Amino acid sequence: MSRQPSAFHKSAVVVSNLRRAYGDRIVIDRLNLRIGEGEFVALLGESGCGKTTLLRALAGLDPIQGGSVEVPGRPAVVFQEHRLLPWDTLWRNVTLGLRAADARERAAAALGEVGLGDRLDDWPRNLSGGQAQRVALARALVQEPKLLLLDEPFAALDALTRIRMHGLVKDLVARHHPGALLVTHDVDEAIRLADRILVMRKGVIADEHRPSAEKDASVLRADLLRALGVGSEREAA
Ligand SMILES: Nc1ncnc2c1ncn2[C@@H]1O[C@H](COP(=O)(O)OP(=O)(O)OP(=O)(O)O)[C@@H](O)[C@H]1O
Repeated sequence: MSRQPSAFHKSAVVVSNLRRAYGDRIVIDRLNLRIGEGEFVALLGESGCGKTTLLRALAGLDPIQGGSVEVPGRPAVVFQEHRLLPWDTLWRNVTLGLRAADARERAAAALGEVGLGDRLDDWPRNLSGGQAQRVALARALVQEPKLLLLDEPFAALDALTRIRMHGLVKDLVARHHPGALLVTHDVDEAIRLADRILVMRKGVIADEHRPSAEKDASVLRADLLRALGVGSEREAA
């Protein structure tokens, strides 16, 4: 069967020669990246290599010092912490900033999709960590983004909840078809979720891997760990 490299032919984001610096310290230098609509990309890299900096630049949250970031529409971001407002009900949290007459209906639909359709009038304080992250996902979905940016959204969850969230996020991306970029430290999470896995080093994309049915997950895992510098033959820096 022929492979379909053009399966993600519409771009959710195109990054060209991106440069991002804090003062005179360059963190990202001439980085290029394209993510297609419906494509799920995971971004791995050692602590401090610039993953969150890249994600924030894609989200338009920070200024950039060179190159370009082209995103059709407004991206939605889910962070490690849910960032729900404690004084607003769940449906109001979900539709914050959304000026639509049918906001409550849209919140109900989004909360329904994450399994919390019966909690519209509940409060953030009554939620578990996993439920709060599901509300954060609903809040992202309600914006119907072409690009969904996920900055370690499962890192603070227990292992079982994290696995459930993996299934949910994968379904949501398949159903809504945004391009998705997931920043994570978890190699297995990246393998489970992503169509393509990028390894960032020193402010550029240094490696790219594609999980596939033909490639054994344990081989891919070893390749990724090596790319991250934590392979079995650990090299001294
Ligand atoms: N607001 C800031 N001001 C100055 N330097 C910053 C700022 N934010 C990040 N940095 C620096 O930029 C570099 C990249 O940080 P970034 O948070 O993007 O890394 P990361 O790969 O996401 O790390 P981690 O995996 O630990 O979250 C680091 O050296 C960090 O110290």
